Amino acid sequence: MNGIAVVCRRVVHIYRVEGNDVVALSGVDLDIAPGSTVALVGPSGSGKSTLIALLGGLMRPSAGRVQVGLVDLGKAADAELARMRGTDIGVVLQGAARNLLPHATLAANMWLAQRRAAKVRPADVEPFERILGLVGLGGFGEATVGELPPGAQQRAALAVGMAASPGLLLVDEPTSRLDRSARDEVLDALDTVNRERGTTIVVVTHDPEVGARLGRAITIRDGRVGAEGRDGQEFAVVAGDGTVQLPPAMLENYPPGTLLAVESVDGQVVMVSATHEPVGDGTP
Ligand SMILES: Nc1ncnc2c1ncn2[C@@H]1O[C@H](COP(=O)(O)OP(=O)(O)OP(=O)(O)O)[C@@H](O)[C@H]1O
Repeated sequence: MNGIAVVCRRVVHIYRVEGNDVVALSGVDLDIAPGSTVALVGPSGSGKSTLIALLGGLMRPSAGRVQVGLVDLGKAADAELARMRGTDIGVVLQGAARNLLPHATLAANMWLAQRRAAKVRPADVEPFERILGLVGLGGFGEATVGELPPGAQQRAALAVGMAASPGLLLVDEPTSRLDRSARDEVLDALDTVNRERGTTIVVVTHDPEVGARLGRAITIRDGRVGAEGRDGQEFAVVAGDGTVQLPPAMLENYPPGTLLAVESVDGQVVMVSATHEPVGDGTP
């Protein structure tokens, strides 16, 4: 299946915990072109895993639109969401073991992952050996998952995510706890999948080098898109409501309440800070 586009508009997600609201995402706007590769980076707790769970149809947004291909996941019926998860969208959870049956062979793991797609659209289901070949595990069908080293297990998890030939592959922290050479093999496998199948790939990572390798790295900060790196250059991003986040390092010099004059000069946006008296709370 060809790569699928992803569109997020003003996406909000709130967890309800014992009567309290935890706002995990507070207005995410994002466009991911079909067949592109994107890293979601950012501090712990910023909302990356929440966003990937929404893109995978594992949860519905509290507000806003999450669209994968032509389907608005927030409005889709449960059956449609289940169909998307088994066919159009591949999800690889953090920790290879969570995606695999450890005592079964790779062939058995692939068969399980291909079952639904084999019923819904059999013409799109590739022989599993070819998918294993894509991630560098050709000829390992009869190997038991537990016998493989950690890097190969992670690539096996990618193969399981690709088992139904999805147009969108979502991968949570594929390189954590791997040494450099195993990590490079995982990144090579993602490259090959993207190049040879045209799959859109979104990877959550804490590793800036992974972001650089994927070409586009979107920083999620406090539940919003805080910045975007493209080919090594860092950009601020204008959100759907017109807000722009300053880089965190600048906030020391420009605390909340700082007045900025924003001007457009010869096609460039220029922000000039103004010194001002604190407003005070009205007490003499
Ligand atoms: N199931 C949940 N119930 C309640 N709150 C949650 C739940 N999952 C995440 N959160 C909260 O939502 C916010 C965003 O969490 P999320 O896991 O999406 O961030 P993250 O960027 O993926 O973090 P990490 O890099 O540590 O995995 C955090 O405040 C977190 O505590």
